[in-house]
Amino acid sequence: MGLFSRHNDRPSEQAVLQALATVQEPELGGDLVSRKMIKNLVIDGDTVRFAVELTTPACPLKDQIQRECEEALETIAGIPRNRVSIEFTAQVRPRGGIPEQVAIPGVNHVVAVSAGKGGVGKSTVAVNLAVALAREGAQVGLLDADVYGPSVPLMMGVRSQQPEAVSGPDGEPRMLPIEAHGIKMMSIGFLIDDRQPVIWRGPMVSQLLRQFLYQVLWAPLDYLIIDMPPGTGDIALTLAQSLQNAGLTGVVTVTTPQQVATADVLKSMEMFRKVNVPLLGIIENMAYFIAPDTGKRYDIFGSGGAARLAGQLGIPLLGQIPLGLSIREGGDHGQPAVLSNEPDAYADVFREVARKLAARISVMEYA
Ligand SMILES: Nc1ncnc2c1ncn2[C@@H]1O[C@H](COP(=O)(O)OP(=O)(O)OP(=O)(O)O)[C@@H](O)[C@H]1O
Repeated sequence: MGLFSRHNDRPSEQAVLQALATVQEPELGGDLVSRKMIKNLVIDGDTVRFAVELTTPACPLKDQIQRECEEALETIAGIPRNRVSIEFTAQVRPRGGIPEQVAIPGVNHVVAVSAGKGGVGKSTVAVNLAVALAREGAQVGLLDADVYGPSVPLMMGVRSQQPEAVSGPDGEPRMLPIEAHGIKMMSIGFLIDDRQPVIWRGPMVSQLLRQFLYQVLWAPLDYLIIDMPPGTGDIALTLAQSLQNAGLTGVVTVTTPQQVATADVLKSMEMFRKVNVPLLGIIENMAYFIAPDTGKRYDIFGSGGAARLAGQLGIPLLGQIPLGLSIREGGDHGQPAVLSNEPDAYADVFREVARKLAARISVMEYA
């Protein structure tokens, strides 16, 4: 049987699907048709329209998939590129694949961002990742659990806001998250006076975290990013354990090149491993500096350490973020660097890291 209907050169649905069945999902394996990723196929005269349903809107391989679909349709089904219209949609599958089993109803993935020590840029990375994922089209929340220095309100430009108490769908009291830059947020900083020193003990923090996880109207979310307190002390451990109970998808560790070889980073990873939290990857922050006048790269704090550590642990290095004035200024002014609409190397790095992280989560759920 020919690939085209007999009476005109209108392609048949079968021909289109045969061609698309030769296109592999680059990361998950299997072809697009048997993975049921082709949706809403319409043959309209000599034009073929369909959607490719991805596993995350932040898929790093959209361009590759588009190119390979167009190539297959052209070479196998004889449909020229200008007659093909592809739309990308996404359906993030909940952790474990079963919506009823996620610990926070309507929240598909909870991802912790941790660091072995303070000051490595953990909050900066958490904020930019959250905003990058939202800009890719994901529904994102950001929970600032860093009791030692809640910096999310400042970095997101919502410092003076107070969350509103409302009645939830079950009539119980709930908190409305604060919204900015397309994401929902909750922070310890919204509830305490940041000029007053607060002495937290593990049980108080885990109770507050439970309230933040279960009594904030987060849903629906694809990703809830948690900015963890740094280190491996009592509070970080208690939080890691209660997050594990809340169905944590995994943890990302932020390190700097100087920190990477220190015991703190390994201890922090070990802590998560002990409570059975998957390590999603390492992000190296302040990895290098590009001189704005000459464009020359300087590895101020050395290089290669994070890649080595990732190799030793068998987890991916999700990215290397340079030192950048706009990153620091963006943090201070509530305008995360990744929001830049201008061509911006710093924003691009954060976008790439966010896509890699989303892909890693997809691979965990779908492969
Ligand atoms: N890549 C970067 N380039 C320039 N400045 C950065 C970068 N990353 C972080 N900073 C700056 O470093 C300072 C510390 O960053 P941040 O608050 O994110 O660290 P942290 O690890 O969350 O610290 P803590 O755990 O103490 O809260 C901030 O002023 C931030 O703007």
